[in-house]
Amino acid sequence: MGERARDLRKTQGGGRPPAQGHQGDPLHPPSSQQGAIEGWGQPRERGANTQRGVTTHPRPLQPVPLHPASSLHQADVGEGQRGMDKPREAGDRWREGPAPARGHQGRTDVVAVTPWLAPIVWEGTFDPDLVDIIYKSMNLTIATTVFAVGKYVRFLQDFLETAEKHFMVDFNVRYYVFTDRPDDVPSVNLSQGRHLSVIQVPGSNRWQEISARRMEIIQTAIERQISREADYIFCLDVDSKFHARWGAESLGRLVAVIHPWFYQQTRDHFTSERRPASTAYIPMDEGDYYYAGAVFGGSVEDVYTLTKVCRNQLEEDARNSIEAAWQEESHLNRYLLYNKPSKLLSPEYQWDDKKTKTNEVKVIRFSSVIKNFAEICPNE
Ligand SMILES: CC(=O)N[C@H]1[C@@H](OP(=O)(O)OP(=O)(O)OC[C@H]2O[C@@H](n3ccc(=O)[nH]c3=O)[C@H](O)[C@@H]2O)O[C@H](CO)[C@H](O)[C@@H]1O
Ligand SMILES: [Mn+2]
Repeated sequence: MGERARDLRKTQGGGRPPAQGHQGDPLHPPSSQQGAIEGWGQPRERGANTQRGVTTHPRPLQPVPLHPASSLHQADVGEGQRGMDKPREAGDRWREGPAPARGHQGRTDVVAVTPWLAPIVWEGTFDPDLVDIIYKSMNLTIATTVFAVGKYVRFLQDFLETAEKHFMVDFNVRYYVFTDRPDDVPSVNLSQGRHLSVIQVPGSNRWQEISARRMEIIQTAIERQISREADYIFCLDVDSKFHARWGAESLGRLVAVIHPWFYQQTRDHFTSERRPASTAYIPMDEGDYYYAGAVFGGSVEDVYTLTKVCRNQLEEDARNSIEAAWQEESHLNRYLLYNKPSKLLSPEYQWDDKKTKTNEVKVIRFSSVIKNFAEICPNE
């Protein structure tokens, strides 16, 4: 089991910023990567455009006039154009732009945007109150899938109890718990607007198989149920706890989290699949960030395509008797290289309790707990 532990990943690198100059073209992925959604229904009101390979946000954000200064600016433009002899105060204010909301300062010690201009969410880069005002008016439902197969049911209680305290508080949340032991799912008090479904899945005596089948099972659940019940989805590891706010700042079309052991590393240290025989193959000189397999999400539609493509590639590898270095995490990284995430979450959203907190991590929101593999693994 030691080989499986993330200790392999603990080599600290030189801290170079994330890889740039990436070769892949997100707008023209290889055809094998394209995944139009066949037979996608319109069960919820969504103006989705499902042209081949093109997806849009299920419910586009409505502009909300939040900053009182925005109306002032419009008036100022008119004033400035009409009378040059008027006091310049209004025009000057227009030139300076709006004051940051509620004294929001941003961050200068971390990179908060990718080379393709997707935000990277760190504490201090967003105003939680403002984010809540925007998203709460949209009456969204967030799906959360979590697998608790075999002895992993023991993690459910803490996962669910801490999620009730910190995950998408005041939003509609639907948990989908996939387990082979439905009778062992703990009953946890859920707040109003939150709901839990238990979906039975087969057990397995190989953890690799449990891990690899997650993509297929999520894909099927989206088709059967989740597409009608939610707007956004997060797929999370169960051996984890929430510790602080995980809110609507995390929502986006396609969302991934930067792995806590790799955010300071150069791409040659990434544990991507390096054998060309695997469909998860990423050459040594490619890769933007190394994403954790324990968290991915986005609009239900985009995550559907992700799970479908990864599932097909996992199955193709299985037919060719090759298992990627980190199973579905390797396939996720390959997918996200060619289908750039629209938002990245910093390692605040997937810390590891084995890792000492670093200065730039101001708040740990969600972390993997330390596990005793001998106790919980089916085959080790
Ligand atoms: C932080 C991180 O990036 N974690 C990744 C790493 O996880 P870990 O080493 O954290 O793997 P893990 O043991 O947590 O397994 C992943 C998940 O599969 C489920 N499970 C697993 C075994 C089992 O017997 N029963 C069961 O339900 C459970 O939801 C668990 O959280 O490597 C895995 C296999 O490649 C996945 O890529 C994980 O996402
Ligand atoms: Mn895990």
